[in-house]
Amino acid sequence: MKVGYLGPKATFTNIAVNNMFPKEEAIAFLTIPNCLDAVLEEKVDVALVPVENTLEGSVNITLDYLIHEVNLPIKGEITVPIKQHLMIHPIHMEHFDKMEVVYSHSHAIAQCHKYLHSEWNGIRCENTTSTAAAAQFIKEHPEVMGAAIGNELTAKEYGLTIIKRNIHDYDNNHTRFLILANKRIEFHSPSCDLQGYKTTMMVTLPADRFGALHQVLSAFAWRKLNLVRIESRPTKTGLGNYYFIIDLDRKIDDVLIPGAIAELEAVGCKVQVLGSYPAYAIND
Ligand SMILES: O=C(O)C(=O)Cc1ccccc1
Repeated sequence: MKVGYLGPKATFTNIAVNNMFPKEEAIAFLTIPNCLDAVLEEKVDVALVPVENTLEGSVNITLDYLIHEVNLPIKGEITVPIKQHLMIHPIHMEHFDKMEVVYSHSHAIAQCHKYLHSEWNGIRCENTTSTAAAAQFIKEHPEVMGAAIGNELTAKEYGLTIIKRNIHDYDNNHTRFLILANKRIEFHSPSCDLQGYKTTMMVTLPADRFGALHQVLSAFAWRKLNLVRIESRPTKTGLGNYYFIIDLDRKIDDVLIPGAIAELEAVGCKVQVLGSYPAYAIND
């Protein structure tokens, strides 16, 4: 099986793939949309992409691409602990305090805001397509007085020297990755534990009706269906128009969830189930 992931080699997404699909062929793509397109174009069987981080929240491009561009069911999720390190090209070790710019994925930079503010106040931050893309850039441009933020595997892969470990601002830093595919996926990973099941749905409210969101929530509440996440994203049709992405902490069944969906549709909502799937986490 071929697994597409947000690359290049040694991203956090690559770590998620190594844990979830240790025996499969991993194929790197430069962007999240490229990973998802690759499934539709049958270049890969499955894609792994980041969707949510403890410190920074949703990865909007993942949600938006799934909502607006590709119709791909969610087959699973994997949660990965995230530790961010500051790394430089080894030729700059003698004068690492002269760094002028920090490169990384926007989420990685956001996870280290407090550290950058206090230790590198005012330093220029440049976004890259991934943490490993930042490290690769630093490796290939020794003339740049720059540092990258990324994980330990990244530092090894690109031959960079870590000058400060664990620079993420809060300890409980985790990222959830979605596993998307058009076919049935088997999971048997010794390094991941099954945490439970989830059902994700996208709900569009009827236009401009008072209490509509309350009606949505009450359809779940009186059935004792537990929402573990609710996220809004613009429909892109006008200011104030949003989709709600809702995660429930259980598998889809024949009665309760279909009942809630029927109730939502009866009050004028549109509902699309994006997936009902197992949730894994890397075991500690
Ligand atoms: O850039 C990476 O390494 C990714 O896999 C995306 C990401 C960025 C920051 C935290 C978690 C995942």
